Amino acid sequence: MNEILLEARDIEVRFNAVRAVDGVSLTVAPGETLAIVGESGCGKTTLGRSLALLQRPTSGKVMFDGAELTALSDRQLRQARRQLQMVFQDPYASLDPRQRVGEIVGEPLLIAGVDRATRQKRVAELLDMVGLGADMAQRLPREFSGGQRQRIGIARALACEPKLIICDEPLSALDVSIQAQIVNLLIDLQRRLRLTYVFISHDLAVVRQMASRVAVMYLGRIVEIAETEQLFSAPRHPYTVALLSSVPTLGSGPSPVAEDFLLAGDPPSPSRVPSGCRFHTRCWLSGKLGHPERCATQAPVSAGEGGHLAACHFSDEIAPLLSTSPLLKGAA
Ligand SMILES: Nc1ncnc2c1ncn2[C@@H]1O[C@H](COP(=O)(O)OP(=O)(O)OP(=O)(O)O)[C@@H](O)[C@H]1O
Repeated sequence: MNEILLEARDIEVRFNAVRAVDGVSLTVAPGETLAIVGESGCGKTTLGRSLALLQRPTSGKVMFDGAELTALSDRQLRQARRQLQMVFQDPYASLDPRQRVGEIVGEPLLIAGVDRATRQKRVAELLDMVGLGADMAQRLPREFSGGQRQRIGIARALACEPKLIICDEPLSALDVSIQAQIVNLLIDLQRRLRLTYVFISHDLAVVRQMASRVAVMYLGRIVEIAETEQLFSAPRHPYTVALLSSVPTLGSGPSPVAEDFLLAGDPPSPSRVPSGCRFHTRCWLSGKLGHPERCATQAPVSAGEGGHLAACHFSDEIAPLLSTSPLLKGAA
């Protein structure tokens, strides 16, 4: 069996009637990048925060590096979290405007009780590591561009030599040209420091470049999970097919749109999850098959082989349909 660094078992996060995360189980192996993708509101951020226990799950367990995080007190958690950091979407909002960069980056070390001289040395090292230079330590966040601020956030996350970083849409507030630099930095740091990432994103081109595996979320659940190339070349859930068909493919301009597979309308509210398969109200495949009753009445279980799992009663019907579609020729 593969080694496991992080494991979530049947995580649920409810906000009153809203089931933001509704029974998610997953594992993350050391050194890999697991991407989590899905439309806005499907629960990616809430799942990411609950994996780091910044949001306590309503039920379920999170295991990290041999410890059950969900069983720890807040104080024990602070200790455990040194090894499990988050990088957030918005570098503007996540940095204190009054703190100097050196203080921001060194704060986790201060909390860990590291003395001033060692801290200063380490901050210089960290700033260098993210391509900012040690002389930036005295400056304020407002003196930096968006990309540079994200580098500061990454340096802070690296301060206590974490094993795992949960990156929550770390690129979406940045210009496209800057995004590529941050992607390259993250890939480079992963190699040098043997980091493991959970990478939350809605940008499938970036996900394809960065991730070892991809989990696709819909209305609080993982509906498909697979190694990256498997997911892109042979998706087994109609929702994944719809997501792939709605974006430009990597490096080849706009993809030939397979209109048959496009998503209709917005996702239903997570406080009113449809019966049966929660995707059936928007499912192109169910439509093609004449809306089988099973889709509306029976919740599919996640099934498959070789680590490629999909929660669809009719996932075997997908490959033949896609073999004649321009979507997958474009994406391959
Ligand atoms: N603190 C909260 N209180 C109430 N509802 C919440 C809270 N946080 C999230 N939600 C709800 O939970 C659902 C999932 O939200 P979440 O932000 O996790 O989705 P997401 O996939 O990360 O979306 P986005 O891509 O827009 O960030 C949404 O319906 C959201 O409104």
